[in-house]
Amino acid sequence: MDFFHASPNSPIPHAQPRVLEVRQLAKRYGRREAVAGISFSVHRHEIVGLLGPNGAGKTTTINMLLGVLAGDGGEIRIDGLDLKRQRSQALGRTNFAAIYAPLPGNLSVRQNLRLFGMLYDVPALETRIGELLEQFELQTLAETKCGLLSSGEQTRVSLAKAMLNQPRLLLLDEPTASLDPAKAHELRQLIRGIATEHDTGILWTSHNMQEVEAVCDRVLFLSRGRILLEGDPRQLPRAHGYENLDALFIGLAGEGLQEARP
Ligand SMILES: Nc1ncnc2c1ncn2[C@@H]1O[C@H](COP(=O)(O)OP(=O)(O)OP(=O)(O)O)[C@@H](O)[C@H]1O
Repeated sequence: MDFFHASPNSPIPHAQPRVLEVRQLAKRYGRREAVAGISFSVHRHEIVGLLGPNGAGKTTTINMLLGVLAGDGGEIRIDGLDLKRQRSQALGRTNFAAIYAPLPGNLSVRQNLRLFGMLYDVPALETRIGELLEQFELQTLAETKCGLLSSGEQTRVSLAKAMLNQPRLLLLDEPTASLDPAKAHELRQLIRGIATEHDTGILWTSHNMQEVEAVCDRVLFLSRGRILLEGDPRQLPRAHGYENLDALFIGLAGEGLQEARP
């Protein structure tokens, strides 16, 4: 099966403007090509899953999109703004939530939202904080220190923080990891709502293929720094002779490993 020729002209799922355009993005660590010249985009109201086995280059890609890691080549445009030349404007339209980036535990929910709101220069900050506390059902926890919250509550606060600046591009790294199935389901609905109701596009990494099938409009399969395959997670498995996304993932990871062998 030929997994290595993802169409460069995959159909655009809808005619919304692009919130993220990545062209020929590359990053090397010594002789290791962690990201090998990838190109993709994310549109408004779209949730795109960035999938791939351990070491595929997902975190390296996200770190370059966040501007915390310099690439060796390529171009990143966020809401039309070049990340290299218009860095602060581009990053002002981006936000991020990940379990490995918890908010300071000694600050209350409100203090954290205030701190990050000031960093993002959010106008009418107290009003915005009030809206977010309501939207993410955090009113009763507003004065509680974040370090005392449950995983599910902390995830909701991280998402509220990530929506402070009403980002055009929202990066979510395994947002439901560590949540029980009921809480994970609630959170997926909440995130789906963000993509539908706001002018936001979401890039979502996850190792949970059922979740990806349920939430993502489109997926990109990354392996050894390259995009192997791209498309609708509900159609891709059958199109390649697999029963579901889990089986396709295992097939792709295997093909990637075979290609890696001398
Ligand atoms: N700072 C670094 N120095 C050297 N090599 C690195 C560094 N960071 C990442 N790598 C290598 O780059 C490759 C891609 O790593 P990356 O963390 O982006 O993968 P990933 O897809 O996020 O994996 P996972 O699913 O395990 O988090 C791996 O081979 C990794 O060992």
